[in-house]
Amino acid sequence: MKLEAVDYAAPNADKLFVESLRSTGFGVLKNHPISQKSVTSIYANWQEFFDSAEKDNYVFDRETQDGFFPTTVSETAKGFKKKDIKEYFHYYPWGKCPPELKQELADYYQAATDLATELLNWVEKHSPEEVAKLYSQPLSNMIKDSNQTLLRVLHYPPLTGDEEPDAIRAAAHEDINLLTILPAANEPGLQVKGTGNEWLDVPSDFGNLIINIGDMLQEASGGYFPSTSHRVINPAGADMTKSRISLPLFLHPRPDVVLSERHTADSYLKERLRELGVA
Ligand SMILES: O=C(O)CCC(=O)C(=O)O
Ligand SMILES: [Fe+2]
Repeated sequence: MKLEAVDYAAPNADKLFVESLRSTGFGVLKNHPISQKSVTSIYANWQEFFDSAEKDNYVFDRETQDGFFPTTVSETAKGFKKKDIKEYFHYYPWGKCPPELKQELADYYQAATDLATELLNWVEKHSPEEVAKLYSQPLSNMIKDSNQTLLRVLHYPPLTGDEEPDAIRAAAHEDINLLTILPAANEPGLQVKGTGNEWLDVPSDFGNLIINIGDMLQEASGGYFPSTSHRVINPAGADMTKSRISLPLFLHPRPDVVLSERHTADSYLKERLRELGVA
């Protein structure tokens, strides 16, 4: 399996991108409209936040799921026993956020959601007829005015060497949502499981945008679009002392959106959050 960056400005970008999603669960875009300057600034400002005691004033709300998730409560991937070595902040436009960081995050959230709308239209356009007829409404409409789309600012702290054996930054998992939009992080480590079960590095040149399919799109497409396992491995050697910051936007439909005969977006999400041990 090969994962190659698609030039967003190419005339056949939509086709190449959806082909990549279909065959690998991932698509990588270069030359895309998300401002790298804003991503760099968010990484720097949130590194400061995670390094400060201020984060403890924003501890997450179990009911609404917004706010700061410390390493002590962060997720345990489905099928794993050890918690991931990470802490993160869940930003929703209606949720808590340090006031000095809010505007920048709100602008990014809007820009990434606008691009996501276009990418969902690409997916719809290149869905075979028998798959498209399974969608209860146009894919991009599913996230329209949704207050569930979630921007996660993730911080993987430097490793101390005292980590539990087998614990990694993010154990193999699949995302829950429709699509995830992820600017390349400031450090490597992201891998995707290939069709032969081998782990492949995702091309994470700084400036690339990585998009992957989540379980909700797999569910809505009757399995045509695969939600692929991915993970973040621990750094070795000198890189152990480095933090890693990443910024996934998880596209979540409005709760009432019908995904399949079995599930609405709401019933699906609740089931998955219980499994992750955070709800
Ligand atoms: O940090 C990354 O690069 C990926 C994060 C991720 O897969 C997730 O939070 O679901
Ligand atoms: Fe993920």
